[in-house]
Amino acid sequence: MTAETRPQVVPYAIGMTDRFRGITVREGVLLAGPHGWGEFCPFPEYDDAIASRWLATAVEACTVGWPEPVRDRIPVNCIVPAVTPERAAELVTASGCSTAKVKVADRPGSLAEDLARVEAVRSALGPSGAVRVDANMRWDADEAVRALRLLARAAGELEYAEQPCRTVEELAEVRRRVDVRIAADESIRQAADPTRVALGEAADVAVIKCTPLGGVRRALEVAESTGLPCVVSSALETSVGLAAQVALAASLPELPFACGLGTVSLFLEDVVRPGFSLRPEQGFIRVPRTAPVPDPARTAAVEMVDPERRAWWSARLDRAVQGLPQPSAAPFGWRAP
Ligand SMILES: O=C(O)CCC(=O)C1=CC=C[C@@H](O)[C@@H]1C(=O)O
Ligand SMILES: [Mg+2]
Repeated sequence: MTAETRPQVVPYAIGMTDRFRGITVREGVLLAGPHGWGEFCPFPEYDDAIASRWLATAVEACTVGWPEPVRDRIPVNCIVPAVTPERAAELVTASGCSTAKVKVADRPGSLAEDLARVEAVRSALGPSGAVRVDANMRWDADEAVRALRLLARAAGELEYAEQPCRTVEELAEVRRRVDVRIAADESIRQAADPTRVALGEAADVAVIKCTPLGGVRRALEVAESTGLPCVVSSALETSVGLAAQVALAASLPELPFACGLGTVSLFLEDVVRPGFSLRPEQGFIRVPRTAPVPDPARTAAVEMVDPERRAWWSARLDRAVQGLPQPSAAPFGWRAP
């Protein structure tokens, strides 16, 4: 296959080690442009306007790349999905990380399981590690206050609680009532204008994800606007898409906490050769000197085969292109075979 005929758009479907965010297979599309490769992987339930912002991040990667890094490695947390205590301990021990982020409130009535998972994570990490939890907006303020007091006791101490409730007002109430730092995630990335969220009373930490915000440069603006210490966190990309998040973490002026970028470990396969994979090693991801490029042997192994899913992603990509500020400037074209 010559460079001219090589596919520049590769839809993929990759199995995951553990169910995360309700999914066991991650789908997305790798896209090539004049500067390199990007990744378009909005979750299936997201609408076209949101998908266009995810596409803008891929277009930035494909066309201009990212700002210069100011550090060469990024500390990361181990991610612990809503799994059994035994599996949680296994994930923490295998990761080599000294910070763990534990998913909680995965379903109504799960607090007893959440407490057991957090206790197992603390035992596996040892007393000097940091434990943070992420409830993905599932509690109301009273539930959050009760759960966080219990979770803090189970963990010994919580580094912070990510998005315990849906609204900024609820975050502020919980922050007043518990002695645990609050981190805002969905409150930032799902806001109509993420640079104008009044987080002053509501959060101590800002979770910033460039993939849903429309690129590294946009995410740097959002980070600055929060006036808070920032944690860069993944949107569950392969190493190609995660490289944008790593570039963001590498270019932030300050990085006081471990970042949530350890998610390639949740993938059964990656699209780049092992030496180029952005899997963390001993709690760090090295900042690559050049953006990762998909390896044809690996993309062949994970390329989406289901014709219906291919057609679905093709149509979705077409619609997302229409939502770009300059649709005609999209650096690729895709027709589903
Ligand atoms: O932050 C991490 O360690 C892992 C990333 C992570 O938790 C998420 C990735 C993708 C989708 C989100 O629902 C979720 C999050 O809420 O932060
Ligand atoms: Mg979160």
